[in-house]
Amino acid sequence: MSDFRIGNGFDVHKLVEGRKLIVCGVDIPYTAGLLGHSDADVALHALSDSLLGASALGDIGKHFPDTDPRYAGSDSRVLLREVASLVRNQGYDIGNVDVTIIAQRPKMAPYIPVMRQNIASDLGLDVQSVSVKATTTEGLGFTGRGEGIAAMSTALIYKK
Ligand SMILES: Nc1ccn([C@@H]2O[C@H](COP(=O)(O)O)[C@@H](O)[C@H]2O)c(=O)n1
Ligand SMILES: C[C@@]1(CO)OP(=O)(O)OP(=O)(O)OC[C@H]1O
Repeated sequence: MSDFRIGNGFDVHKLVEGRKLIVCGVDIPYTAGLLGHSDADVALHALSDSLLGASALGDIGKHFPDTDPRYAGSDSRVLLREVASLVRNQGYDIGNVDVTIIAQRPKMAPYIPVMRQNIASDLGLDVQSVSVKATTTEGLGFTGRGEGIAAMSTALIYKK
């Protein structure tokens, strides 16, 4: 019997003019980008937190504090790879991950294949084990008004 564990992650970043919009490592052309200490890749932050949650290792704010200048402007794919190492150092393998991006605009669908490839590469997974989805909130709430983007993630890890 394997030791299976699951974790969830959630993150929100504000959309502002003059910043790049980076989601799952993809630089998406848009009129605004996400604000943060790092590249503000909201989806990779939710994913990282789900992996850390599954292994009860805290969250990315604990491992990469936003008060630490070393992480200013950091590439969230680098942080995700560090998170994967932390999980594997606890003796776990990563099973599958499922990420949902909550954004009224822009349309994420054209970028989803590359997003899945990026995550699969960073986590050392087959792309079939990586799901990325997007949804609007039908114009409702802060995401619906285009004030920010949210993301949530579930991750499964296991010990053989
Ligand atoms: N930012 C987004 C939001 C949604 N999509 C895709 O559009 C479909 C319809 O979205 P609803 O919120 O109306 O269900 C959804 O299934 C997504 O595939 C998107 O690409 N980018
Ligand atoms: C990623 C980190 C890195 O300093 O900074 P932010 O871009 O501010 O992102 P957040 O989701 O607030 O998580 C905290 C930090 O770990």
